[in-house]
Amino acid sequence: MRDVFEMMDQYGHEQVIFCRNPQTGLKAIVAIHDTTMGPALGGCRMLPYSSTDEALEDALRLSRGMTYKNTLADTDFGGGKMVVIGDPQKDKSPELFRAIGRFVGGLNGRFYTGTDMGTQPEDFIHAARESDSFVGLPKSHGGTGDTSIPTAFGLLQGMRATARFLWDTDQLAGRTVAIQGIGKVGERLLGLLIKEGAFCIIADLDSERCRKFRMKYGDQVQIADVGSIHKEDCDIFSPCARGGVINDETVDELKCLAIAGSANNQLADDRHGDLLHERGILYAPDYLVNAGGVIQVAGELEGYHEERVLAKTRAIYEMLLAIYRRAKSENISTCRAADRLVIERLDKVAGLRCILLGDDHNRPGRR
Ligand SMILES: NC(=O)c1ccc[n+]([C@@H]2O[C@H](COP(=O)([O-])OP(=O)(O)OC[C@H]3O[C@@H](n4cnc5c(N)ncnc54)[C@H](O)[C@@H]3O)[C@@H](O)[C@H]2O)c1
Repeated sequence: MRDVFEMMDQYGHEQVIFCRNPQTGLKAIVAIHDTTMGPALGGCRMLPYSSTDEALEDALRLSRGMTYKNTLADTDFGGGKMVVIGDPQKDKSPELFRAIGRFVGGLNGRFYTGTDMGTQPEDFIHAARESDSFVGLPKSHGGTGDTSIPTAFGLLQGMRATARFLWDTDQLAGRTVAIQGIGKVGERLLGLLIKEGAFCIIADLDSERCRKFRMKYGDQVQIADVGSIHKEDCDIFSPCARGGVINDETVDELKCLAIAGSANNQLADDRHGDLLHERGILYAPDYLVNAGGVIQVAGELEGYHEERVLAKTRAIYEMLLAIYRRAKSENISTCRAADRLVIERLDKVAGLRCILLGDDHNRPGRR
């Protein structure tokens, strides 16, 4: 195992917490990356990681991504993530989530969390019995419901901005979009794109789902192989399944003009963003275009107003256009342009913190 402090320095982390409860089998890591903007906010992922190293690396990378996502999405939250080492099919129990509730509650408002891969809104009903640090609960328990709805809507705004930049139009009618993964987000995105008049190529490990959508939408949908969807000749490739899909192997095989998808950490490494730039493929930074979900759950902590959530999600369009234009004028990759914008915003807000507040403003979303 690498030295934890060295890894924290590499990614720029504030705090890493290891949580263990033998009675429930809980083994979890909370990574708090940066709280300049406010308390850390990010999902709780449960996966059967093959090692603690792998889980830690995932927690560190994902929590840094949350700082970037929350900053560009203009929420008053910093970046954090929780990973639970376990098989979501076998190792879940109400008590496990109550233990999570107690550990997260013990952070006293430094970290808020909710669903991610392997966890469901219903799991957090148990966690929320122990502390009020949880978001994205079912509507029946005070949450705002399925985050894939705003996520897909935000992604569509990103695709419109991409169309504006490349083809001088917001219309996606007649464009071909290849969607990798027709899960919660992919399915909603597909529905939105079909409505727009786009043609969609889809692939999912669950081939039955693909057949279902081909039946539903007819000739506007074509099914591709899971192993080769990224090689499809298309206008936009949309990774909506797992991260790391733009890597040494795939980057030269892409035949798209742009990439815009919901998956987190699509680039295996930042240098793959540079390679896309060299190849003239326009990349919409994942942490910006998939921010609709976090905008919704941040709204739960700030006092939920649907109109505000919609307005912030629509703003993804302008923000992405600004990033595309900056990348072009500075001749850098779009992911580096986005990262620069994040650092500038963080620096500006950090500069405000020297102004002392007269009373306790330490409530969620305000410092
Ligand atoms: N749901 C949200 O609000 C949200 C928000 C931000 C980011 N994301 C990210 O977007 C991605 C999709 O999220 P989701 O909620 O739709 O997840 P999901 O689990 O509902 O769907 C993922 C789909 O991808 C398929 N899949 C897995 N590996 C694949 C592969 N190699 N090729 C093709 N298909 C594959 C799965 O069968 C599944 O249908 C995830 O990476 C998630 O972290 C989701």
